[in-house]
Amino acid sequence: MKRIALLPEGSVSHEAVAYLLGDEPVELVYHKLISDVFLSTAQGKTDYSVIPIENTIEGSVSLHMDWLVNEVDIPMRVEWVYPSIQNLIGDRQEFISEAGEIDYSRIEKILSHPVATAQCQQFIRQHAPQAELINAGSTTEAVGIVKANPGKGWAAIGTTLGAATHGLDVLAKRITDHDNNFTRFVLIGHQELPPLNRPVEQQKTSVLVTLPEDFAGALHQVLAAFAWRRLNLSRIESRPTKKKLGSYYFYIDVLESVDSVLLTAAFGEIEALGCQVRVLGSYPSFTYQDQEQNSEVR
Ligand SMILES: O=C(O)C(=O)C[C@]1(C(=O)O)C=C[C@@H](O)C=C1
Repeated sequence: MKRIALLPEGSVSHEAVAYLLGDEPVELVYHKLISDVFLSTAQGKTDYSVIPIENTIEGSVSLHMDWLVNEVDIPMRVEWVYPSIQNLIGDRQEFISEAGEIDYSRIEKILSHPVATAQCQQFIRQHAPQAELINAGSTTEAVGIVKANPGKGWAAIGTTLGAATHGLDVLAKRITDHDNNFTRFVLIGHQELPPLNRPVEQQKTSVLVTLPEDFAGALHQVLAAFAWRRLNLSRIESRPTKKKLGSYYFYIDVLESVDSVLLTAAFGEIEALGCQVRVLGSYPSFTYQDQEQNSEVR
């Protein structure tokens, strides 16, 4: 049975992988921190790791992208999108007013994963601007900490699964800044992923391009290699190489399989320009299908 490393039970990562794999027989191995999720597969303790890499509201999850690029060398095997539905979680009895409503002014601290907190800024500003915001390793870890500290006016931002896992109440439902909030996840692993029981919608290749030096039109030339071959890009992002101030690499997603002759030729052309090309993975990509919503984890 394949072993899959991920953030703790009740995290968005947990909901997301349950949605992707459905009834596939796998063993989920929970880790407190995303660094341990990466290291678990890097050290061969698990076959795959679940990594959130991008969010609608917060954009790229930079810490995780940096781990993918700098700390480990593990190919991306599948990508999928899953809604991040965040809720305010706590012990209802602590915050209930005499009128029977939740009194948000009693909240002293709100704990969560920083990416989740960033998705709920409007709610926090409107209802609990007094609350001190505290970072946790995952949304569900935040819920666990709140559970372990009763009577202190602490609340967490997390999933309904996280609330159920730790036996706390949902104080306010769906508190993200807008409902259309999705997170893009990848499974990374050294072995190919067996085909999933769903039609492949799109094949993608993720690549890192490092420019040799800062010369005029360098990025234009890189992009031209894709453009005149009509290779469609779905994402381009620059990140610091961490070696020299002002030195960046480009992270590029191409909507094509790495086996395509066009892509091979584009990479050859880019390398001929003196750039380095590193393929991070070539994998199927799945969008979120509402009707398949897994009711058990929502
Ligand atoms: O903390 C969790 O529940 C996670 O799965 C992590 C994570 C992230 O790192 O981006 C995943 C998706 C959410 O949008 C917020 C947090």
